[in-house]
Amino acid sequence: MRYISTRGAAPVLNFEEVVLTGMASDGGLYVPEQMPQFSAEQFAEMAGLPYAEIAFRVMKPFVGGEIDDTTFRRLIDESYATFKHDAVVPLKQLDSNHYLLELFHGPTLAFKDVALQLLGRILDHFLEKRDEKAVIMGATSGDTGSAAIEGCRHCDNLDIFILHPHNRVSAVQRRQMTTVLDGNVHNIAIEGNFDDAQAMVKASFADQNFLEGTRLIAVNSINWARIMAQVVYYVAAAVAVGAPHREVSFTVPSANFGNLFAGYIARRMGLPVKQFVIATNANDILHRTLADNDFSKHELQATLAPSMDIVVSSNFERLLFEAYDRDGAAVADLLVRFQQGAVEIDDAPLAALRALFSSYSVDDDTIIEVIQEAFEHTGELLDPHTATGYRAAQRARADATTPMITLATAHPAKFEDAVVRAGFEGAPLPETMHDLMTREERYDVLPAELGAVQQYVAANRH
Ligand SMILES: Cc1ncc(COP(=O)(O)O)c(C=O)c1O
Ligand SMILES: N[C@@H](CCOP(=O)(O)O)C(=O)O
Repeated sequence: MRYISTRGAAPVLNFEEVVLTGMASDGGLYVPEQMPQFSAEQFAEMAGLPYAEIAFRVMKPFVGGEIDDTTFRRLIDESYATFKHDAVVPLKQLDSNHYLLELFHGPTLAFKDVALQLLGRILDHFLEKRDEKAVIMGATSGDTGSAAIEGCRHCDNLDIFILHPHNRVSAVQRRQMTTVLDGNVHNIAIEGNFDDAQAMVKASFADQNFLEGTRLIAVNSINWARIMAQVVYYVAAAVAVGAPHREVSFTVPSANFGNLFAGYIARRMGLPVKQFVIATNANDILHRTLADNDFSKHELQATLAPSMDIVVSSNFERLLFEAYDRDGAAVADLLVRFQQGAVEIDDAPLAALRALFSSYSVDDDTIIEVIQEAFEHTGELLDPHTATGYRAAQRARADATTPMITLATAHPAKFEDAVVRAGFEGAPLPETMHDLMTREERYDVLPAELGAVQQYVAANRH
């Protein structure tokens, strides 16, 4: 499998190369040169198979033989053995045609584990084979950080540096990162917001001189392997409710758009998806773009769904690349202008997006209301991110007959603020984390300055 950049001017890479990097050298993101295609029969055969088997079948074409089948199966099996539910990502029926796909049964209680358990093992495999050491830099609004640390901490060939916005992640989220004291794990609290952290990570890919030749790898969803592993649960959930014999729809709490873009890839591979609903919190750039063609940055707001406190949504670029019929030059021009001010999406690509995607934005008061309402009607205690999805599914679904699957992206125990404000005592952490709030923490606070961060990374890697 070959991978090309969304801006059309970077070298074409194979799977191994694309996983061992981050952004493309032209500032774009890598996507498969050709989408693998699955027949209706192939999807039908997946119904009822164990999650790991579906994962192997769905991801194999993206790997293109660069990891032998036996090894790849072992990496998948090991990754999903860390999940606390036999189904890995169980599907719960909420009412006659609305389902909740629980993606939070992994080690750090958010959907990020699904991809990062596997990515950590794939990186380990390739670096071991090459006998090469590398540095990871990642930005987190709260969930990617701990999932990446958990996925990579046992990899001797890696130093992992995670930038989180100081005082803007929940206490549980922070401690899930900062209480991991392994020597190759480095937590940096940035005096800024997630966008500042993500911009510094991206800038570090653009100019890697500060690492004097050491390889830099991404664990954010700019890394293609993150998207690839997330495609699997769309397929698993869809076939569980009757695809390919019937269409299904998905609602996805969204911000950096890696999760929903994986669903889009599943559809491009042949999965019959009728509609995608994008749910946002008050940081509503995705909703404004879809609804009003207002692709402009507003100031980032701190909300009760902090992991979605993101304005510059990385993976929207991958979707624009498809909407612009893979015209890399047009995408590059649009995104350079976006960084400078408001831009409009052209008519044809916007119409193409609107034919498949709907969107809905949910403010903090509504998040509280939804947590209460969903509990009353379904008995489920939703986390604040999933609550945005629950409301968006109610308000923006195209029809009531197509099964709607809302992605539950995190466990409510991670977000005590919202849960308590909704009138609940809080959700208990799993037994493995019973002492999380009293464990020793280690992290450094740095200004949101690229030079300071790069100096720190260069000085602290092994
Ligand atoms: C709990 C949770 N829900 C939703 C999202 C949004 O997902 P994405 O960034 O892939 O759109 C995130 C983080 O990004 C998250 O951590
Ligand atoms: N919500 C994320 C933000 C980073 O997104 P990613 O999917 O690109 O890693 C987080 O919790 O860190």
